Amino acid sequence: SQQARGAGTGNSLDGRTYDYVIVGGGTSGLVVANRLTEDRRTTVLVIERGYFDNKPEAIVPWYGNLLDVGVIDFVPSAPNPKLGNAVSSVAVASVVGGGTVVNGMGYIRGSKADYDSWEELGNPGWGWRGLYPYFRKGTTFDPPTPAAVSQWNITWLPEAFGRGPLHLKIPSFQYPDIATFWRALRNQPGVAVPRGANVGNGPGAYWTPSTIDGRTETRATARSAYYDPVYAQRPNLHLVTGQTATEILFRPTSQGDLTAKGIRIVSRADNQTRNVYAKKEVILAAGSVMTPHLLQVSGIGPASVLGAANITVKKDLAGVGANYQDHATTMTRYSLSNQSFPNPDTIFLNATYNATVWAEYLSNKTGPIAGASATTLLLLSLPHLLNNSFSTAASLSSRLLAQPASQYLPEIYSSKPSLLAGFKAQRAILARNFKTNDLSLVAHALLGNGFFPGPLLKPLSRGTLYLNPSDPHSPPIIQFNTLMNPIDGENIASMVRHGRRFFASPEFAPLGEITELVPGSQYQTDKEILDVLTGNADYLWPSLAHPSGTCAMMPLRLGGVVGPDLRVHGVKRLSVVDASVIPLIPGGALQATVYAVAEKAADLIRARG
Ligand SMILES: Cc1cc2nc3c(=O)[nH]c(=O)nc-3n(C[C@H](O)[C@H](O)[C@H](O)COP(=O)(O)OP(=O)(O)OC[C@H]3O[C@@H](n4cnc5c(N)ncnc54)[C@H](O)[C@@H]3O)c2cc1C
Repeated sequence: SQQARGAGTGNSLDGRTYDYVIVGGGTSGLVVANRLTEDRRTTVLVIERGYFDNKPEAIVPWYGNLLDVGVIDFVPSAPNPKLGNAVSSVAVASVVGGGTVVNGMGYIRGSKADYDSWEELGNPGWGWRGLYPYFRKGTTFDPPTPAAVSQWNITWLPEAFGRGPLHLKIPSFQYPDIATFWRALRNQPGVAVPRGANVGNGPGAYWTPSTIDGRTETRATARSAYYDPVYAQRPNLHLVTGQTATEILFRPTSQGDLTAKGIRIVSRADNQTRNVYAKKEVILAAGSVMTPHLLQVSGIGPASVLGAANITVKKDLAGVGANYQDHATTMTRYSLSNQSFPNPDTIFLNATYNATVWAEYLSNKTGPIAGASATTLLLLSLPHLLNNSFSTAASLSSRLLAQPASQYLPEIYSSKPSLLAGFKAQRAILARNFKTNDLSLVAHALLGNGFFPGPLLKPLSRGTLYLNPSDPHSPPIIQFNTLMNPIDGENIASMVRHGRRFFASPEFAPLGEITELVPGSQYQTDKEILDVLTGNADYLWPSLAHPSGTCAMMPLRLGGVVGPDLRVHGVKRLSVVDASVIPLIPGGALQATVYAVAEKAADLIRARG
């Protein structure tokens, strides 16, 4: 069995020492574990609270359409003031392989401007030039069939990928109406249609791959790419499942400095507490929700937050749990009166078709079950949203810079000058990029039907993620603060208007009468549009399961938590490698970025030995 390979469980684990202990066997954790154990002398223990999942849901690509609730925790949010005080949640994976086992499989890297902004925020080596080699190192592209390439005119750039463990594919099966969408995409004023994505190019219309392994036509995950192929040959790589890390252990020192020495874990099977130790480093890879929570319960975080929860402060670090960013998404939807057969809805509505395509997948590994996420992507800049008006974008940018920043930020930003300085540094970069076609503000993933969700890729609002003062060991309290900054609302309204112009394109004539269902074409002003979207929890989601930024890689003076070496400021032998280090959320879904960050993290950690 792969369960608890090598490490044993229970008492056999207690008191053991490894070179590195990694908390979280998810996306980033398994990448780092794989790379560090390439050197057979290096011992690594991965602690994972979830288990191995071998169900079809974790393997068959089509299930990327559904949420596998058995291996997802929904961490509830606090009431969201601008969304009628609605309470929602963020989905976090609890399974070996983490988010990549349950996600929608869309693979898209951000633009050069996205990562160059990380470098500008005080992180040498983390710009596009520093990260691109790691994007390539981790991936291999499996092309669609030649017949599909010519039928759909699918294009890509082979140089964007390398010969890495994670296989990516643009599925050969496409719904016929996607051809109509491509005709409309090619004729959009001002929007580029390059041959391929993922080379740092930002806004445009692209074919983009999914995390599907073309050799097996199954979902490609951090587990299938970075763990399954190596664990049997690496006695130096141990992974335990069903073990929750509850506290970081520190070495007592007389000088008052803080050095991590291990992790306290609780077994889900017998509820027993055990300690494991790291000679070189403790590496946090528990994701953007649980990593800051673990730091806070261990005494690292804002003193006021820890104090309120009766946690002894070991290191007062303002940034832990601040800077929360996600991709709030409008569930914009149109009805098309003359869709072709089959279309993305057919599989749900037509039992005969459903049975036929499942049989096709089971016998040939082809057809719609061999894919899920849309591979036609429309990325739009702010000028695109504003009908290609660079001057309107420039005036929005000036208004953004003139805002009294703290007015639209969580309260804690007013009492922590470093957090405010960090936001202002981010805002300056965003305001500059908003005026250009270099930064993607929205990503429409198109399957060839009227479902037109619009994630706001570059939010200005910032959330927080803090301990529950009455029960610090329970899940943290997330305050999304969606639309706290009114410019986020303006941008969402502009997104809706852009959708109206897009669906009014003459190329859509073959699809019949087009009716806007959400929000509804009768709503015209920003206020009318936003009232509808914010008044219905199904229309505007505060999270697209892309939590990030809660242990941001930025200098201390900007409210950062880790430096460019990914070590926690002011703490020895403790680093963070997951999505929480992202200082500014990229203009695309997160997994491509997380994989690359983890590949680079492994090199940094290995180099310091
Ligand atoms: C439902 C869903 C859909 C998504 N869709 C897409 C998509 O289509 N495209 C895309 O690019 N991105 C998508 N994402 C986002 C992407 O998958 C994540 O950003 C990425 O996987 C995060 O990687 P991570 O290493 O930061 O955390 P994770 O991969 O979440 O890994 C964290 C791991 O730590 C474990 N853990 C947490 N706390 C503890 C603890 N205390 N002790 C032990 N173990 C712990 C968890 O069980 C988990 O396995 C989606 C995410 C979700 C949840």
